[in-house]
Amino acid sequence: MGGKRLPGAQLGAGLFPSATPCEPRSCTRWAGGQVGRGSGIALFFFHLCIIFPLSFRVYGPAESQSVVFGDVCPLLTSLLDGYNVCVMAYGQTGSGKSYTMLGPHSKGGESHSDMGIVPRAVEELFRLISENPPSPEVEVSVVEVYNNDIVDLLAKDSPAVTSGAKREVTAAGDARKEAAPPTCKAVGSASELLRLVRGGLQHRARLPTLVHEDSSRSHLIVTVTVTTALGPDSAGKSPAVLNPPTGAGRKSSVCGPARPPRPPEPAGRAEQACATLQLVDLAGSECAGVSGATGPALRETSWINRSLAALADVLGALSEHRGHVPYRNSRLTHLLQDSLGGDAKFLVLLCVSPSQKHVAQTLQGLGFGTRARQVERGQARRRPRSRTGAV
Ligand SMILES: Nc1ncnc2c1ncn2[C@@H]1O[C@H](COP(=O)(O)OP(=O)(O)OP(=O)(O)O)[C@@H](O)[C@H]1O
Repeated sequence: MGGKRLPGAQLGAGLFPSATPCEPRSCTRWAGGQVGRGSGIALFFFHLCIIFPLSFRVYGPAESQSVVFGDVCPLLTSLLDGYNVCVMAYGQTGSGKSYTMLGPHSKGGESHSDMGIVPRAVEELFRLISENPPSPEVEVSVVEVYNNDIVDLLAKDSPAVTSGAKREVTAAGDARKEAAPPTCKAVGSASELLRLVRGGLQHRARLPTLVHEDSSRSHLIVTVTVTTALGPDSAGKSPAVLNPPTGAGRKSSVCGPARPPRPPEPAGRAEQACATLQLVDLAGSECAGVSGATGPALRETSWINRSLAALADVLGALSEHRGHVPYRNSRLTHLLQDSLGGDAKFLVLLCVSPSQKHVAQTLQGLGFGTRARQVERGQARRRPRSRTGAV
């Protein structure tokens, strides 16, 4: 992925010494870790949890996907230990978010070395599960936030599935109204899960723009839920180790905030621990004048930028400890509320271009990273155990 170096495109080099200039398309990826009690400046791959206090990292254009995944990998162990985890890619359109999260999916012929964070995380999750039998129950949902509407990409009757990815622009939803919970499919292997994600991706809204020939027009959120049934002697032990087998009777269900309570468990299997992994590929911030968006595409651009602004507002409110955090100003922040302001381990990969041409968008992205680093949260917490399975 090495990009041609651009003399003079030194943006950020003073602030971030290991930054390497590159072509816009082969982004410079920055990694940083920060923990709940966030201090320090800025950026990139910020990490609101207790594992990598005050560390952050900058990836140059020559870094491989596997190196980037190296900073994500420990979070999978945390997931099986009962923590909620969120990994999010942020950046301007064309800066490499989808490549980093999903791999070069649109070009086909993906090699293993190009695989993005989503397939790597899923494979690692099932590898860890196989090392600690019996297996927990794993479910997946795939949704996109498109024009402030939540589109269920696994639902057979969703507009995206019935009319295709190039669907008509739909009316924007009211973020204050509760959305129906998305389809959640139970899966027993990494390949099964990734098949569902790939199927959902086929229906994601995409459009060629002047900046990016295959631009995502929606925020993609893949949610993997790991539910562990705990026996009566489970106190103090890892959920992944303690969970009884759940292979039989897997079926589609619904998940998310409005999940209905499960029926009572039989004696001795009453307690459950549930942890979620959210993998988020945001749509790219975009200047309509540069991307050439008009008509419905302009409306998409407007909603993308508004929802990203709402995300920045939420981080601003959290960093300033304001009494009211405006999660409900957008579907995106509403969906991510638990990860942004809750007790999840939260990692953001900021993709930036140091090309002079994109300086305004790059500065805007770095400002987002700075704001995110200023958020102070407490330590990430393991999910409490519940008698009903809803935590
Ligand atoms: N690290 C990289 N190495 C090689 N190619 C890359 C890299 N990052 C991005 N690309 C290529 O650059 C192009 C744009 O990347 P990508 O689709 O990931 O951008 P994006 O940020 O998701 O854009 P948008 O927000 O518009 O969807 C793609 O063709 C992708 O394959």
